[in-house]
Amino acid sequence: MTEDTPRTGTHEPGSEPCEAEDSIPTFPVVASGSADLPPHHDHCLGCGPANPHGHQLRVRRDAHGVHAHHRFDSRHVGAPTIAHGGAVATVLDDLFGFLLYTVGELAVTRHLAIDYLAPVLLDTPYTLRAHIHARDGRKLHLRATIENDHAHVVTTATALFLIVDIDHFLTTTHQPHHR
Ligand SMILES: CCCCCCCC(=O)SCCNC(=O)CCNC(=O)[C@H](O)C(C)(C)COP(=O)(O)OP(=O)(O)OC[C@H]1O[C@@H](n2cnc3c(N)ncnc32)[C@H](O)[C@@H]1OP(=O)(O)O
Repeated sequence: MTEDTPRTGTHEPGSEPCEAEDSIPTFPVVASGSADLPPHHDHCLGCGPANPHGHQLRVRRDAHGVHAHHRFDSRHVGAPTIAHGGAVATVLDDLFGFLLYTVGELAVTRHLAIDYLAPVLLDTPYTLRAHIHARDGRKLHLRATIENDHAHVVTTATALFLIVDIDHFLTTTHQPHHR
């Protein structure tokens, strides 16, 4: 079977398996400690160690949530010497995804909002932090910051993640939601 060959199996019609079926991450609750958390999967744009185009984010748990130390580089340039806002959003979205190691359940981004308070410079060390602000049923209200090495916050973000079950990743027939 090639990569392009539809798979057959036990799925219902209209519920075709996706290619990522074998690499859907699991999120056991991990205690605060010094080891890097496992990446979402090897090729994840945010944290996959095998994705040469990705950010290869390395994230740790702490008492409040999760944090990472990160440098954007020339692959992520927007305006000269400044990280592209979309690249910053990618990293923040992925960082939020690591909070699932504090929840122990699958969830996906429903809403992401970012305030770019000051430029995020290339080849410059930053500390990224994220925590769960509140949980309301399957709604996870999340907050994050990026700060420079003078402890100035240059970016803030909020997100709404929604808990989903594994079927979310096994189907390709999602209907768009209108708000
Ligand atoms: C595995 C983890 C890897 C992590 C990688 C980094 C994170 C990612 O990139 S995830 C990928 C990007 N995200 C996606 O692809 C998700 C696409 N969206 C979807 O599939 C669906 O919209 C999904 C599953 C999120 C939600 O669908 P559905 O369950 O129907 O939600 P819906 O009923 O509309 O909303 C649920 C609740 O949230 C509320 N809500 C929805 N949007 C908003 C919003 N923007 N603000 C406030 N509340 C909202 C609704 O009002 C509703 O509230 P209530 O239950 O009280 O009525």
